[in-house]
Amino acid sequence: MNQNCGDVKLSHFLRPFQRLFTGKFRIFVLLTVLAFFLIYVVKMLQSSNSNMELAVNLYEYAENVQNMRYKLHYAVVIDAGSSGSRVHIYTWPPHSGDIRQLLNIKMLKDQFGKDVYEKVSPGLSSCANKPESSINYMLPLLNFAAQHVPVAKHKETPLFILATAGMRLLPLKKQEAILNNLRENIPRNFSFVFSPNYVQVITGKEEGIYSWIAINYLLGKFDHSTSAQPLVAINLNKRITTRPRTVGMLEMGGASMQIAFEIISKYELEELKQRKELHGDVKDLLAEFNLGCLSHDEDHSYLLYVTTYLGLGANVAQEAYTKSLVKEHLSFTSFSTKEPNKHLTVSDPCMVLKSIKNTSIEVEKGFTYEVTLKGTGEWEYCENKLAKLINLEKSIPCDTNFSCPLTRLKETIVSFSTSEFYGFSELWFTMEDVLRLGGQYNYFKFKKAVSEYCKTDWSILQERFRKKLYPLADEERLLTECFKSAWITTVLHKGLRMPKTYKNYKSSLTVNSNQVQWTLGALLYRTRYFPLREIEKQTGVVEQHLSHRIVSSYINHALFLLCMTAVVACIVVYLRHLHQMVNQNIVGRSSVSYTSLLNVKVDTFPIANTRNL
Ligand SMILES: Nc1nc2c(ncn2[C@@H]2O[C@H](COP(=O)(O)OP(=O)(O)OP(=O)(O)O)[C@@H](O)[C@H]2O)c(=O)[nH]1
Repeated sequence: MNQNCGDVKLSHFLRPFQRLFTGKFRIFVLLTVLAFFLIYVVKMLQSSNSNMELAVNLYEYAENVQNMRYKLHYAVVIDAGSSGSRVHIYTWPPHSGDIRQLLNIKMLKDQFGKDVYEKVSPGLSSCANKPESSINYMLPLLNFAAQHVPVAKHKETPLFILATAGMRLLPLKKQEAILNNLRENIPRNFSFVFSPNYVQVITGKEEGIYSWIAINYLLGKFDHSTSAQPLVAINLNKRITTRPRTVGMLEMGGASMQIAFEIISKYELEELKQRKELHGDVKDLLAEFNLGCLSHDEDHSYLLYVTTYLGLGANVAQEAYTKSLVKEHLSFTSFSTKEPNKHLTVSDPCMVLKSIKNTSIEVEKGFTYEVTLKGTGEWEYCENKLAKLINLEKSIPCDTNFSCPLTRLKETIVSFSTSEFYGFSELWFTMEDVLRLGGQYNYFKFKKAVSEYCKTDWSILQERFRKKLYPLADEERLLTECFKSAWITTVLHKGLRMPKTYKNYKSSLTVNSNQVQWTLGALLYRTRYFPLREIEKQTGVVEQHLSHRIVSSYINHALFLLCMTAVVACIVVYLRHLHQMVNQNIVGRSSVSYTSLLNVKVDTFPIANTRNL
């Protein structure tokens, strides 16, 4: 009875489909079901794939952020200048992989976007008579760097201490004593990447090259992947290269001054060689280097005219000027220069009206005078005096190599007509701190403003200072502004013969919110082969990544095919089974119909009976 009951149910359920599984519909139905099933499976796999991709992307993003943080490179560069030392921390992400681009090096910024740096004064050269204290002098800067570079990165962060003009002015023995003290003590206390030649007194020429690199780098002049810059044809080798026109650089520190600009044609080079023949070897004034990733990269090879003038920095020049002023004063009095311990009162046109400064001046070796300088605030007269000073070659001493800065200044040939120039350090601070005239330079406007300033009574200026009307300046700056401004205009227009109407010069401190410091150029110069290594490393990583992806995509495809085969096999088996069952049912029914009508009746009665009940 149960068996029959079940049979009746199956037969009842299949009855409407019976025709579908028999006759000419059979194949069509099978294929349709299979097609729907396949579409469903594919859709399901696709959606699971895209979900997986999303998950993978999110994972990769998080991993990239983490990696980027971890992969950031750091470098510490200490500029040990004549007036003070300053630590700069630079950071950069891995190289983009585009060989036309350099590393993207930026000064470390704090959470407010301000440059992270620390300064101590006076300069490192103040340790000359106590070299064993050099490490103590440097400690505040080193500790500052150690705090700001992540500890995990110390072991791969290079530390450079590069000293400039203040140290250059010391005898070699004194320089070495200071440097050796640092070389011995730094590795004992810090785990930065450090080797003895990372502490150096760099040449003025190197300083000039580094500053030139820094400004051109920040202006994007080395980026050959964009076409937004004015281009120029470089015609120095057989192959003419077209690339962005670089700018010239002028920099005046406390003790030295540098100039650097690019030579772009054989004609310019020839002219320079011919003019220089009279004075010596032109090679002294040239620097050729390649900033590119590849050693044969002509597009990033540059030829510079670069020179330095030790002694023409604003502070050292002021000492030389004051000495000449005192000597001149003595020549008009009955005192002999060799009369010791005499107190002198000297009028100074290069000081603000009614300002007073007491100082000691060693007029000749062993003969020092106590001098009271009294400001008369005559800026134009001051400028004339300085023009005379730079014409007297001995008024600023020659360096230990008998290279006289004033002679070099007059020999310098600058093609102002074809270049654009940027001025840094004192060339910026003197324009900006008091007079707020930094940026585009206009000689006549500057002269008017500074003449007014210098003939203002010192007590009035002090009052303005107390009222915070000169927020960028300290009292020392207010006092030295007259001399420094006249010194700058004299060097630019009398020394370098820049036309007073020249319009392509601007003083600068930052470019796109990035400080222009020669330390940045030094880092770029010293890391110029890093991009190549970075690219090699990255190519390795990309290749590994790609091969991993290819392997996993093969595995995915194989799995998909396997699943599909299994699914199709199941469907076929199921359909065959279904088909057999239908056939059996039909055969059963036909045997009932054709063999015994009685069975059919027995088969159908229960339904009728049930219904009747
Ligand atoms: N307002 C202002 N003036 C500065 C700053 N740093 C330096 N100066 C002034 O600029 C002068 C030159 O300083 P730097 O440009 O650091 O030159 P330096 O490294 O000491 O000199 P060199 O060794 O000749 O290169 C100093 O005497 C200061 O008067 C600064 O951050 N702000």
